[in-house]
Amino acid sequence: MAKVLVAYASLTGNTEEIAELIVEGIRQAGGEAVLKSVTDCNADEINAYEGVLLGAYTWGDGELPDEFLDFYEEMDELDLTACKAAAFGSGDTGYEIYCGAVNQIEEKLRERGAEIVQESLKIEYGPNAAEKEACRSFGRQFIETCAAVS
Ligand SMILES: Cc1cc2nc3c(=O)[nH]c(=O)nc-3n(C[C@H](O)[C@H](O)[C@H](O)COP(=O)(O)O)c2cc1C
Repeated sequence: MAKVLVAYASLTGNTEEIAELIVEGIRQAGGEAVLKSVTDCNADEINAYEGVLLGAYTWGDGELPDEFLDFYEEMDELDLTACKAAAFGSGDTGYEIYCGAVNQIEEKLRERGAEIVQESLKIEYGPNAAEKEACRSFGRQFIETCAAVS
């Protein structure tokens, strides 16, 4: 059974809700998920998992939130070549760089050698009913991919 870390940064709860729904999807597909705020974990914990899903809301002008920065810098020490990964997050299309933090996280995962197995999940504000199902599906799909290749 694939064991996945889902770590996120959320200020007003939207990204947290997305993360919780992704975890539901992982469990529906028979996977094991550990859900953590990035402020409660160190990036080297990723090495204990077969897969990692990292999420954040976007701040400033398309930037990572401050509370993600320590984790992001810690990732520079990691070799993630054995790790499957994808990124997710919440944003607002009214800003010039929609979900820029999600793009930065995906790029960092790629740079550290992780295999990006699915397109990132970007949700405007909190998920509506259809988007809730898309979040669960994102989790299910990730587990199915991990199972197919391991
Ligand atoms: C000061 C400020 C700057 C923001 N900048 C961006 C941005 O550049 N791009 C974007 O997509 N969303 C931006 N947002 C929107 C948030 O990412 C969005 O409200 C998100 O749903 C918050 O997620 P959370 O509930 O997980 O904290 C910004 C919000 C604030 C308050």
